[in-house]
Amino acid sequence: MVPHPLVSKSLERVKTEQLIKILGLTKCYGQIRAVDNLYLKIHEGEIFGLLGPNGAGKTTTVRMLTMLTRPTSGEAYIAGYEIRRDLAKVRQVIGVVPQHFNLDNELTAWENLELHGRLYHIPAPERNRRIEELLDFVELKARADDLVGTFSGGMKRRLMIIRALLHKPRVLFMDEPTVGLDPQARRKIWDFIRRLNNEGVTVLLTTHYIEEAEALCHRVGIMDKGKLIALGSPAELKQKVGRIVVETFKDKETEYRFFSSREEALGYARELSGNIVIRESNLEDVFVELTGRKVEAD
Ligand SMILES: Nc1ncnc2c1ncn2[C@@H]1O[C@H](COP(=O)(O)OP(=O)(O)OP(=O)(O)O)[C@@H](O)[C@H]1O
Repeated sequence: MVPHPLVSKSLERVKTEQLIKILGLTKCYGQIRAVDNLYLKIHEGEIFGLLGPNGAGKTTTVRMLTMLTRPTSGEAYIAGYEIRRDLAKVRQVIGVVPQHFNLDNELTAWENLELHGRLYHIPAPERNRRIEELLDFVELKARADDLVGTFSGGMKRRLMIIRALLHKPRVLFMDEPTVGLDPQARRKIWDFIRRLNNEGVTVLLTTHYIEEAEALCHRVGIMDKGKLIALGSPAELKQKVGRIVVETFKDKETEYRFFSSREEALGYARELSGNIVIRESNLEDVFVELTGRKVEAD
């Protein structure tokens, strides 16, 4: 089989079962335990989503794994390298797409990528070939020589993604990859994430969009107040609370009842009167059931 240009050589060679191992990772800011004794294993080839409301500890987790902030305690391994000891090795196997825009507006798309390629000491011929390939991958080839300052939000996001892929990382960290984008641009980013995952890149993303976690992620870890409160595929998590929800609106409040089958839900709803909705459950329901609060604030 001809390897796809996005797949790194190391990926072809070995398939590590668990690409990321997080063992008791904790980060304190004064009295705040931003991440509190997190244990988590992420398999090679997964799209894994950390889901939770603002302040849950998702960004801090990614910042620790990408060595932007030091853990207060605990350990984490990426492709067998420890994040506090093997910095250079970890840097080679990870790609990072931060939440906030950090491209240079005064440079062209090509120049932004070239700068990054130089920082990673990618030799010029390979660098040029790869930049071209990646611009093509995210449909930005025609805009290669335009200043990034003229790009839309979605185009900038796409450029940030391929910049992070330039050195062929095995795992891509994306902090809120579609925050602030319109629905169309968001869906386009989802397609690129799926495509690069199909080519073998493992993805760890954070999101507070329920829909994003459900649409994209093979497994989801739900975080709240620094702790992992649920873990599984979206289908497994929904199954746990009950696949079907009956919503009844009474006394100015909506009451939710969960059932494992539509028949059971219908049986229950038949006895009710008034404004009733029967629908499939979603990850928001899982979160509300576990915490009594909502994930999405905006
Ligand atoms: N540099 C910092 N100094 C002090 N407190 C911080 C710092 N970074 C994060 N925190 C606190 O740690 C907690 C977790 O924040 P974090 O940004 O990781 O959450 P999050 O789930 O990523 O939310 P968001 O989507 O808003 O980024 C919050 O209470 C936050 O205020």
